[in-house]
Amino acid sequence: MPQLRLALNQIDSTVGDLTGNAEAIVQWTRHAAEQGAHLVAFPEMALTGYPVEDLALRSSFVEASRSALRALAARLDTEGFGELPVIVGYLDRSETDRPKYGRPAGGPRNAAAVLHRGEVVLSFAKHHLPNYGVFDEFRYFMPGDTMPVIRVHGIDVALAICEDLWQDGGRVPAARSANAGLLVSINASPYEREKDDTRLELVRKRAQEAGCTTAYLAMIGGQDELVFDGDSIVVGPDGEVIARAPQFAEGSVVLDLELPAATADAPTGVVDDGLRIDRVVLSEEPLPAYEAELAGGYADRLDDDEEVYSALVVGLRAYAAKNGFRSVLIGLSGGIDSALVAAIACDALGAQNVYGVSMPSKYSSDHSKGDAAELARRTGLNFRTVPIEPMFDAYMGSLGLTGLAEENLQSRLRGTMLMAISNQEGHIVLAPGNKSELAVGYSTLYGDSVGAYGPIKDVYKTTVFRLAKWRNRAAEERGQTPPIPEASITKPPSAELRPGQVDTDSLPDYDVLDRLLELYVDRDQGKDAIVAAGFDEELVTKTLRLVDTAEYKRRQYPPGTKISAKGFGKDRRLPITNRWRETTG
Ligand SMILES: Nc1ncnc2c1ncn2[C@@H]1O[C@H](COP(=O)(O)OP(=O)(O)OC[C@H]2O[C@@H]([n+]3cccc(C(=O)O)c3)[C@H](O)[C@@H]2O)[C@@H](O)[C@H]1O
Ligand SMILES: Nc1ncnc2c1ncn2[C@@H]1O[C@H](COP(=O)(O)OP(=O)(O)OP(=O)(O)O)[C@@H](O)[C@H]1O
Ligand SMILES: NC(=O)CC[C@H](N)C(=O)O
Repeated sequence: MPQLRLALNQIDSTVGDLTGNAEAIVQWTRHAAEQGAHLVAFPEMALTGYPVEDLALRSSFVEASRSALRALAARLDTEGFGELPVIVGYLDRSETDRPKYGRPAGGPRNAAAVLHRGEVVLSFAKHHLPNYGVFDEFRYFMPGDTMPVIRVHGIDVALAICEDLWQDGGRVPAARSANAGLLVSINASPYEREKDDTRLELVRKRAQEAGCTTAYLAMIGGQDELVFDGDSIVVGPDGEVIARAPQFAEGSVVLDLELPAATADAPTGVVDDGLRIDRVVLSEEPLPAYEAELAGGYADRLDDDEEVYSALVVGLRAYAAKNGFRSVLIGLSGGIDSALVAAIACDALGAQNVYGVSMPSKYSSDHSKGDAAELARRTGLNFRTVPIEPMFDAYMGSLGLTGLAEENLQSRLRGTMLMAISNQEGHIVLAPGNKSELAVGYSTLYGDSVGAYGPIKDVYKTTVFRLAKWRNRAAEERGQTPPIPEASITKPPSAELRPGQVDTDSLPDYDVLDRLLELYVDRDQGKDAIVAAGFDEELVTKTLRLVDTAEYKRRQYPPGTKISAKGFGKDRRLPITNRWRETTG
């Protein structure tokens, strides 16, 4: 059987950075050429970054993407890689569609092109558009209606883009109808817990349906709330895994595949789902037989806690770097949330770039102050103490606040202080709220919720504890100092806004709360179903009301890394003004 050396470049892109992304594509193509590759692929929308959101509606950006693609084709040729076919995702527009909803003719397309000998020799658009969860692709893109196939050294290679594999029909059966010897899908699939298992099963199933070896190329990195975890997969036509790339690591999978030769009477015309075969012959001659050198490999999977922790590190690092920040600032209370956020920040940016401030009030316990200092000592982050009492007394003297207003003032003074230091020193502020708190509105607006990024906003409190313990254990195993003080993990969570306050004064135990929230927030179950699942009716009524009335607060919360199938933000969209109550109908 003919052979082909395929290079799958699992790389990061930055949205809007056409020049930087093109440069990365050239460098990784050089690497592939040095490895003797015969076909090179880059992820979905690698040239523009993904997702571009409403940039897709701006014709200046669409045109810039198109001309960057042509320039890239020419540059690859000048650099000496013209003979090497390169598959790259970009933003295109259709030439033919009519004006719609006041938009000009030429709807945007989530597209990919094949670059060869200095030219764009083939272009096609994603056929199945995802329009659920964080995806809004009906809003932006015109679907593709071709079945792209390139013949490389006598092998027919069918091409697809991400969602084309997730939905039934379309390009997968069409690849079989086109008699393809290889199916290459380029992707930008956001991280969610346990999604790697789903993807593996998906690719195995689709390879068998397509009847040919299937290469699934993943993106890496982070974009606002999304993390791309890598995990490119190559599977044989029998569903057997040939190669699997590491998670959360940029790099190239280069592997030799033995693939069936295209036949002289390869099918043409319209196949499944009305897709028209668009075949471009790049090279007919099979390669002379060579000794296969690189046979794939199977990178070990991370366990669940390490995987989630890694996603949080990658998400924060990408947000800071891509927005031009080197350092972050965190209010350190001595509690578990700010301690975990600080540990993530130290891993993402280096402890020398993490700044912590202890801002004790008259209610702060000695052990909290001590725990914050101990965290700083263990991690090596920059630490200072600024008591809030004088400012607090000044406000109280002028306003005479009581109760909740007095409690929240402490949180707001800390928020104001953090933003002042941010303005002065240039660090971005991290908001340490977790998913349990965001769900029930247990945070102070413009207080502890200030910040640029919320690294653990999609992490329930019970998982916060698990991750803290995992991070400490991992340090011990490496012979390092565990970053998080044991006392921050073992003491009862408290906001310390009044004497002796603990979270359980207002909330149920977090293991009960989180299980309940998972049913309501993540699975959209109603009150009756939750009560039927065994929760106390009064508790359900109270909790659902808290969640419903905190929507306004969540909308004002900073963005943060998504790790679940239903993060607050694009995954879960509810009206703020909303009279519907699960508890009363
Ligand atoms: N529908 C709506 N749309 C827009 N704005 C709305 C609104 N409803 C109230 N508001 C505004 O929001 C204000 C109430 O919100 P806010 O000022 O935040 O105050 P609030 O939610 O009443 O109190 C904060 C709660 O969070 C707890 N907390 C605070 C700090 C840290 C922690 C922790 O452990 O992490 C917990 C604290 O113990 C307290 O239970 C109202 O005064 C009003 O201005
Ligand atoms: N004394 C303090 N000094 C500095 N920052 C504080 C202090 N108290 C609270 N904060 C900030 O406000 C956030 C909310 O803390 P709070 O103690 O009210 O509740 P929490 O949600 O249990 O958080 P944590 O587990 O970090 O204590 C903290 O994570 C921290 O960033
Ligand atoms: N970019 C895409 O088409 C992604 C959609 C796909 N279902 C995923 O989550 O991986």
